[in-house]
Amino acid sequence: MAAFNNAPLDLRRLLQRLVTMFSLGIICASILYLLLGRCEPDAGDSSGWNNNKTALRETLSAPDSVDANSSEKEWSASRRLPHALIIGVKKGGTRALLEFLRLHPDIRALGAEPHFFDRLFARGLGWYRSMMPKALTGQIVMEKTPRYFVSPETPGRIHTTSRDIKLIVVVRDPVTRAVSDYTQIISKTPDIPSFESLAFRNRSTGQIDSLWSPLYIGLYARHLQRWLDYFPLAQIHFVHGERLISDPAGEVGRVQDFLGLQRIITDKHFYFNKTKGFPCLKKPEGSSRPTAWAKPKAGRIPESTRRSFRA
Ligand SMILES: Nc1ncnc2c1ncn2[C@@H]1O[C@H](COP(=O)(O)OS(=O)(=O)O)[C@@H](OP(=O)(O)O)[C@H]1O
Repeated sequence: MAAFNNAPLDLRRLLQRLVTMFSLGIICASILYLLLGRCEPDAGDSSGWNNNKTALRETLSAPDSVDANSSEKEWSASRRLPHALIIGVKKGGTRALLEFLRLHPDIRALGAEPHFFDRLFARGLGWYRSMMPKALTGQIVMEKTPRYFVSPETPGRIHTTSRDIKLIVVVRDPVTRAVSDYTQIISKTPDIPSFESLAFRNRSTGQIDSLWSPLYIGLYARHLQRWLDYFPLAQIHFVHGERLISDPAGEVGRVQDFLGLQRIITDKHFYFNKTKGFPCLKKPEGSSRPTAWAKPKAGRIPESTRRSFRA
């Protein structure tokens, strides 16, 4: 009976507590909303916010970053389409050239070969641009894909994208180049036939198989003709592959001239590494980074093979 009499009182207390908790909840939620709401951008500011997020993401994922000590520079750097391309030739010395040029403070070069104009054109210019390292205004953006030189669609595609682009081709004695190419192929697929049996259609008449890739790539004049359908000769610079080894500073000097850059990479940047048999870059002071692309060569094709092919 007493419990029955107390019931309305308990109900009232319960209701009072519920109302108090509910009010407290609303007050807390309002405070939270006010505090967090201040960090949200105005409607008109939202693009800036998104840009900052994008910029941060780009900075973190940048394959190469501009001078990390200068935050001011970092913010003014952007990804742009290349101004110059090393378009070939495979096994001509394109890697060495790119690594030499990367020393120049006015050059920003992509390390990997993007194969955009020959294989991945369907990915679009946005993708291609996103692959490029960030560069400051005035810096030259570059990439190298040696297969461009022999890919029939490439000159037209590059021309449509940028008719002022500067093109660089490293050429090397086509026979030595073919042997080098074959050496690379056989290192990956050791069971392939000998160089001679692939190179010659008819050994006794000396007729060669010019469609065999190591020989086909060396038909420089034929490939060049396609480029000249789109670009004037003055827009194409030829690097002498053999001289790139015997006089790297001279060859790189001419490339710097061609790109309209000050000759900053000079003799003093190179030394001849006898073990590797190639000129290498001197390490910057305090750096332990090796010039690793210049590997000593094993299993080269003997000179007798080269001679028999030339004969
Ligand atoms: N400094 C230096 N260091 C190492 N290699 C040098 C250098 N300069 C030129 N070369 C020659 O470059 C040849 C490889 O050419 P690529 O870099 O164009 O090859 S690739 O197409 O990217 O696979 C490579 O060919 P092979 O020696 O026949 O393998 C070298 O002869």
